[in-house]
Amino acid sequence: MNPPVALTIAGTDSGGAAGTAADLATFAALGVHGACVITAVTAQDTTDVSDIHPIPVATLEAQLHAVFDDLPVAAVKTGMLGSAEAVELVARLCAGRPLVVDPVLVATSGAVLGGEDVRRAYLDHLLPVATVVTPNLDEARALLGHDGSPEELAVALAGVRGPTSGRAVIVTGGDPAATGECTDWLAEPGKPAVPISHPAVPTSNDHGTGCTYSSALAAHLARGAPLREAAEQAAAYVTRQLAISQSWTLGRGRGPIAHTIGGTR
Ligand SMILES: Nc1ncnc2c1ncn2[C@@H]1O[C@H](COP(=O)(O)OP(=O)(O)OP(=O)(O)O)[C@@H](O)[C@H]1O
Ligand SMILES: Cc1ncc(CO)c(N)n1
Repeated sequence: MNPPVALTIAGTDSGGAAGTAADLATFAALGVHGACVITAVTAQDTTDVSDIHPIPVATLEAQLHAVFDDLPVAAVKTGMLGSAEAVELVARLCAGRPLVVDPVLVATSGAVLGGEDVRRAYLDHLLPVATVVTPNLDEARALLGHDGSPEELAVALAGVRGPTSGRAVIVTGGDPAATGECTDWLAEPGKPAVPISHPAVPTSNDHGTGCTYSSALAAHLARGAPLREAAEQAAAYVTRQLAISQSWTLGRGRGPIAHTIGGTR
């Protein structure tokens, strides 16, 4: 039987922690065939992003047509898009598909991966056609332009007006140090927001958690899971992978989340 197909539209990470490295490994681990459209090549390690080479928009469009014209894509996940033009193109070509939007604006290291024009393009073009948007706390604040609790931010973002309705939002993260738990807030239009809590893994090897989470979410949606179940499974997957890489000492900075299955400690 054919596997479900998921597509990642994202940038590369030369250190192999985030971006397409995380996405394709996660798809494979969860039994989903991964197609891969590259938006940018980054020179990146566990400490910093030192260079970004954006892929021309025409090449981005050619990659998207190649995939959509040939493969039965069951879910799409977007990561780093890098420019307002790329965000607009992706919105136009992915509208109407099951679409997980990870609004990547800042890397774990603090490097800016999308400026003000990218933020604006997310709000105007991509969020309105998303099935679910997965900002971390900082991205949710940046998109809305105001602060609030994770629950309030999730509800507010789910209510941002657009040409289509039905967009859900998951604000990821929380404050693991304070509670020993991580809580993601899921807000679906017309429903009260729900917390999805899971044990916090005490680790600084968290480079790539956001990419891994949104890919796991897309993989479970591609496999047919309802959104809430997919969100619970994605959080459980990230927790498991962080527990594997917890004891690693790879790189000088925030080390990679594990992409190995079962883990070679
Ligand atoms: N230390 C941790 N232990 C367990 N789960 C974690 C931990 N840190 C983050 N998570 C979980 O990982 C998932 C991704 O959330 P997170 O907020 O880290 O994304 P992000 O900030 O976008 O990641 P990135 O730093 O890669 O950009 C969420 O389900 C979150 O609860
Ligand atoms: C390529 C890429 N995408 C996303 C992130 C966000 O963590 C990153 N650091 N690098």
